[in-house]
Amino acid sequence: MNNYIVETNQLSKDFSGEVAVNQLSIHIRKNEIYGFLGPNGAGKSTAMKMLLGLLQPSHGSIKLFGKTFNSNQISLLSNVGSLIEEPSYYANLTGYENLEIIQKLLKLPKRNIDEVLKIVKLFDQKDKLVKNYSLGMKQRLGIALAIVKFPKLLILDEPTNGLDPAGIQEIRELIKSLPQKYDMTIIVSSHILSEIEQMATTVGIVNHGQLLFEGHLSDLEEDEKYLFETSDDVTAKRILMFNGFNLDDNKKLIINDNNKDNIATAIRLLVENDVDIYQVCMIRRSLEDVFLDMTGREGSVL
Ligand SMILES: Nc1ncnc2c1ncn2[C@@H]1O[C@H](COP(=O)(O)OP(=O)(O)OP(=O)(O)O)[C@@H](O)[C@H]1O
Repeated sequence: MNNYIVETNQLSKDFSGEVAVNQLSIHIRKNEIYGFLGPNGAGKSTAMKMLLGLLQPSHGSIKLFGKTFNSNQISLLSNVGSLIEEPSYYANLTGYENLEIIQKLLKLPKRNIDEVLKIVKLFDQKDKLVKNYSLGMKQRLGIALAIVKFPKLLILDEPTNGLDPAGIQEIRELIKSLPQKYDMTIIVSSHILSEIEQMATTVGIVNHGQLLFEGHLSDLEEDEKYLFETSDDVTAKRILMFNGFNLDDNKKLIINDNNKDNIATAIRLLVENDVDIYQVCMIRRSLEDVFLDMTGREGSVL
């Protein structure tokens, strides 16, 4: 039996016939930080809203904590915290008072307020009015509001959007500290590969509503290849192919092999056949290139 905290099966959503999420099947294990990665408009927010019961799926199903989630199963959401788009708070109240409203509403222990204020590093600013908070502090308060009930599943939609590099790092470190310390599973969306790379244990890459990849980012990293520049690439390719080398389907001469002995053999073969070698260099597509080739280069920010 699997122990997925979130599992969707062919989850789909269309708005007046326009598909926003297309047969999405994702699998999120306990205590993972699952990075939901994709360019703007890929369908991340729509998928997250369906996980929270804020949008009704057009097709497909959702399981939360191993149980089918639908409109009759709203009780499952008592274990889910979320921050979707802008955090909602009362600007004319203090950080503490904002948290107190939720604490009273959900009948949580009062000590949770101080605890989350310390987790998000707002304890010293708890008596300041939220309208006087910086953007980063407001975002941290948004996370505090999402975790004040210490949910088992936390859903964060682009939590670092609009923050400066220091603010981004603070939120990232905060998110990374939660699963082990507080037994949480986290889904965090972003359109920025490097951010997800530094935070997530597993990623789901989406574009045009479809899941293109699910797994570890390291699985997307490519092996090295060797680019040759010779006096006669056509003859060189013929010789190498005849001798069983795996060449890239490319105008340039690229050997798809990262074994140094094999590359030495290729060099010897070409020299023995009177092909001059001007240059041999190792090449590898970066993770950014792999991601951009998957999702399309327009509109992406890395
Ligand atoms: N309520 C809605 N009505 C109509 N179309 C919508 C609605 N919500 C989202 N969409 C469309 O669904 C698609 C996916 O949008 P969504 O916000 O889920 O993407 P996203 O990956 O979260 O991107 P972003 O980071 O820009 O929010 C987009 O084409 C968007 O215009």
